[in-house]
Amino acid sequence: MGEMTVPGPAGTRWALEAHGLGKKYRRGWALRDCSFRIPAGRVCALVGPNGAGKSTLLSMATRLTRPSAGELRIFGAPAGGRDAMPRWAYLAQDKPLFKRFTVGQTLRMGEELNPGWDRAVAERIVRAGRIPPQARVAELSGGQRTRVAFALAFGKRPELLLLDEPMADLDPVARDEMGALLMSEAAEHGTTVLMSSHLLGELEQMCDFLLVLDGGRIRMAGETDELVPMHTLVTGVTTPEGALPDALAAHTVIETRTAGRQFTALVLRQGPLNEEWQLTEPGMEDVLLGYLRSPRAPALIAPTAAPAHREDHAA
Ligand SMILES: Nc1ncnc2c1ncn2[C@@H]1O[C@H](COP(=O)(O)OP(=O)(O)OP(=O)(O)O)[C@@H](O)[C@H]1O
Repeated sequence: MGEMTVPGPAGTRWALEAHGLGKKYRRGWALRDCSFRIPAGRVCALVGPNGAGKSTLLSMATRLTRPSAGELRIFGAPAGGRDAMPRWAYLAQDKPLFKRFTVGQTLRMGEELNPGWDRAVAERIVRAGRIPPQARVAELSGGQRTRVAFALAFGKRPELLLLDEPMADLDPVARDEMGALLMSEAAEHGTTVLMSSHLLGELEQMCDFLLVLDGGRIRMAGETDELVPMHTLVTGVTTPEGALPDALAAHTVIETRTAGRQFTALVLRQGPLNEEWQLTEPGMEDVLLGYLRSPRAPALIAPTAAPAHREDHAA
């Protein structure tokens, strides 16, 4: 499916495009043969278990890590190149800030380093958290520090914002606030966001595009609205021997559970479903969990996320 050559909707710009992208460390491949694309303006969830390759992908976008194979492009320009550089901002997991700087000095540094700096946006984000500009970064709480890091990232006015577990160290209220801030800033400026997280419920509220990695490979990619409705949660009765009914084999069964004579299955539909079964529409979290719990289920790459062949790409 990764070889599909379905053209994107007319006028679509691709914020991120990977062709055969791979990264090999001494112990083996952290990311292997990844081909996908993310249209501009989406808020994309980057999901996968520990060690799946999420941080490796983000660090290749920022050229902190060089690919061992394939290529990665940001708005058509090679990642790490001069053309791509001003277009993205990266918020690393540990949100590195100079601890001895005040908040005001931190924002001034952002202004000096970035020609397209949007002072109003950066100051608004800090002000909304009631963080005094004269406070030192070292004195801030984790949530306040994250807010300042967000202000730095948004002040750059990036077209692509890369976030590595941005909410991990925040309390629930601060997470909620940061999520709302992220959504409103991204919507206002049409920013594309690629955000890694393990908080599936939160991603469900924020994201309209999915990129799922496992074992360094792509498990799922595409629009949430395209991928999730392809699935159904089926509940029914097993055979007297406790086996799943044969009719289920007409579909791609992602995950099954049985309790007594009852089974529940997450299926990728391949046609009409048996009307004797109880059918429920799954949410994004149900689908993600189903795939993550079933590493053998086939990868699902929706047409929007399947990159064009290199010839098309070069054209
Ligand atoms: N600098 C490195 N040197 C060697 N191996 C590395 C390095 N960075 C990552 N790896 C390995 O690459 C694989 C992918 O790691 P990565 O950090 O990208 O995963 P992740 O999906 O971000 O995980 P997590 O959810 O735990 O943050 C892991 O097996 C990891 O051990």
